[in-house]
Amino acid sequence: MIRFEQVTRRYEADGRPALDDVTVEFYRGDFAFLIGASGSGKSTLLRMILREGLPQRGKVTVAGQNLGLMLDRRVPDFRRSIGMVFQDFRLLPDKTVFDNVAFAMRVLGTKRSAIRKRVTKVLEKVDLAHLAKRYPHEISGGEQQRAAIARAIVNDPAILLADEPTGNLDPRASAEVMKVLRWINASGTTVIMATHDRAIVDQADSRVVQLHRGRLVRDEPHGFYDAPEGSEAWDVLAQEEGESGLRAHDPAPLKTWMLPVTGGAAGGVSGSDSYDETIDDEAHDDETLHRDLDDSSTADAGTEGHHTWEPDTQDHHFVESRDESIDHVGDHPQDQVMAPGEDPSVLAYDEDPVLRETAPLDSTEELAAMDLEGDAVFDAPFEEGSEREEPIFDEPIQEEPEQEELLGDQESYLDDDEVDDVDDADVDEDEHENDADHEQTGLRITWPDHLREDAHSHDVPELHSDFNGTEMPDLEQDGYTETEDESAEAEQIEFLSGHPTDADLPLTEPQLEEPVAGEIAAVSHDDAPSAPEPAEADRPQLQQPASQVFADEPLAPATPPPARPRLSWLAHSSDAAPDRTSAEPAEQSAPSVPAFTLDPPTQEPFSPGSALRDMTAEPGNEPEPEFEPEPEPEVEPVAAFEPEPEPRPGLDPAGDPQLEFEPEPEPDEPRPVPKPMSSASQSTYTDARRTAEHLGIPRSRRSIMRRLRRDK
Ligand SMILES: Nc1ncnc2c1ncn2[C@@H]1O[C@H](COP(=O)(O)OP(=O)(O)OP(=O)(O)O)[C@@H](O)[C@H]1O
Repeated sequence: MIRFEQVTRRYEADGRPALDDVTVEFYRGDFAFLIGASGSGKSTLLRMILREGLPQRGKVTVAGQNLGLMLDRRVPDFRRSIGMVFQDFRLLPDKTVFDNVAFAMRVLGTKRSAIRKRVTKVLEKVDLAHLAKRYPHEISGGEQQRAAIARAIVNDPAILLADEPTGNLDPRASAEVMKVLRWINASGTTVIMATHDRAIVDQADSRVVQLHRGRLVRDEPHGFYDAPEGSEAWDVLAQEEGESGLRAHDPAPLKTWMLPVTGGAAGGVSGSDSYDETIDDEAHDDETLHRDLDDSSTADAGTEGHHTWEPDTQDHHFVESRDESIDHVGDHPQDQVMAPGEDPSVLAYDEDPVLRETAPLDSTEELAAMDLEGDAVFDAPFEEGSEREEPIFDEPIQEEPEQEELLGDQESYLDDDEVDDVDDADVDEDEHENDADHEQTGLRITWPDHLREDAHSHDVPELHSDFNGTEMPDLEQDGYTETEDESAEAEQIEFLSGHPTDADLPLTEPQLEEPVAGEIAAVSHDDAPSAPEPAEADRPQLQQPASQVFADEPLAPATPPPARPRLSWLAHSSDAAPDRTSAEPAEQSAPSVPAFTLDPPTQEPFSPGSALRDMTAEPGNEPEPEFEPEPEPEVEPVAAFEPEPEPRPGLDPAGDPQLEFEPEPEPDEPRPVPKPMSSASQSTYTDARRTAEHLGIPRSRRSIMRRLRRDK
């Protein structure tokens, strides 16, 4: 499904490759961990799957598509079949959980009722339905990450990439996120997760792919965080630990997958499909563990705050100093229910008001009372045929009043259905575009068909009003272009993405001198998968996601994990230094660099923005400025704003002297400089565009603005 063939990727022509001759394949239905020290190339690999950056050498193929040969305009469509989750969540801060998840669908122009239905369902799946109306800052980190996952899967992607999704989370939140990722994978989605979390890897019994300095040093179908002793990966881990001064296998962040009984959305319902069965099984296991732990919670409450603990010595990697005064896990028979490596803090869960507060809602009884079965639980709360569909929540989500109504705008004359029709028109447009794309690329996007079914044509009135009632510039008519606000947006985009986006980096051109290797002949679509469409009846929602289109590819062999003892690096390191001869001894012997220095840095620290600027500043690569920037007005008094423009209704609130208004140009005069967006609009727009890019949504600026107006 995803194939890297001898891929080398450099960010800088003379720098060390971020990926160095990597050959690896991920199969449909895989759950693979990507591990390796910081800077080993994990994020680069994930981003290359999204076609964010092309290899200088080698070939990346996803679903039969050679990404090096993919046309830029196909990329958004392609990315829509891939969900992405980041360590820092990247939710839109001024939107509720519901709206964050719904945003992708809104930008795509999905019918409002379909959005409500689908988002509600997905939020139920991640146990967040009860927090749908909260803003990101009003929920915990784990909940934010689950919201981000909900957003990533709302379009039912075939592949989910997760870049250290538990990196900012405590053990309990990590466990919840892992559980969600697990059953997303159980539903057929390929999941590739970059992580540093050894406990999560050790407990997962999943595939482990390890990178070191851009090279692939291990690929085990069922591995632990630690590589088999004596292997190359063992050596490099030892080396990494030596270089960083940290133990890559520090036991401190050991986390647990153990969860309290929450009876999540599907947990209390008798599902017949494997998806819900998976949850049932897990819920049952959790229940067993939880019951046992309840008994021991009092005894172990005293361990709170003590991190010096020694788990089961038989199967553990580390032997920490043992404080006999502490009530250790493993001292009591009932503790034996814990799997090795689990965090004893869970014992105090029921006593901890904060943890209890952040626990997922227990909706088991509520759902059981509905007497529902399987997936029907998600459809039932909507009364089919009723005039307006209401969501499942106890407190129904209050529709914010349509701003257009307040504005007396064209759309205010439309009732709800008509507004939906307006949305549908765009769906229709997109469908045609996408259909055309699919024919050419052989790709099939994963947008669920049931969300498109009512689409039909309709004339779309052009609206030119802001959500606040102020006039919005018609960006395209005004000559507003992508390059115009480049500098204004760059920082926000970099902040949100952590790296330059495809909008900023040339995707089809190799960024360095080395040419893209591989075929550069005419684009062939023959190797694209035939993508047989399963019958609608055979496609239960979410349980059988659109990744079925790759059904012709074999699933990864489900062989049981090989029995082998787990590595005990610390124990070994105390005995003898590991053999590092195979791992670049020259760098090993380099003198250690002090953490801080008063000397001015000789090199600018890396920043994606500066890298981008550097790249674009290369000879022959300078961007063509589309506009001559207007000279800054002198800091002179009043005269700066002469002539005084006529205040326009809605734009000049009480003649606020701090606001600057451009004079209206003469009607027949060409406009040399388009009207700038207000900073608020700019920020909202940038957030929206960023999200749209993440979600692979091909949308024009005007279209996004229209959605935003309607969304408000
Ligand atoms: N946009 C970029 N421009 C230049 N160099 C980059 C860029 N992104 C990453 N690198 C470099 O590429 C190498 C691999 O980085 P990458 O982010 O893939 O590592 P990683 O394994 O994901 O690290 P971490 O665990 O810290 O996220 C590093 O040396 C990094 O400095």
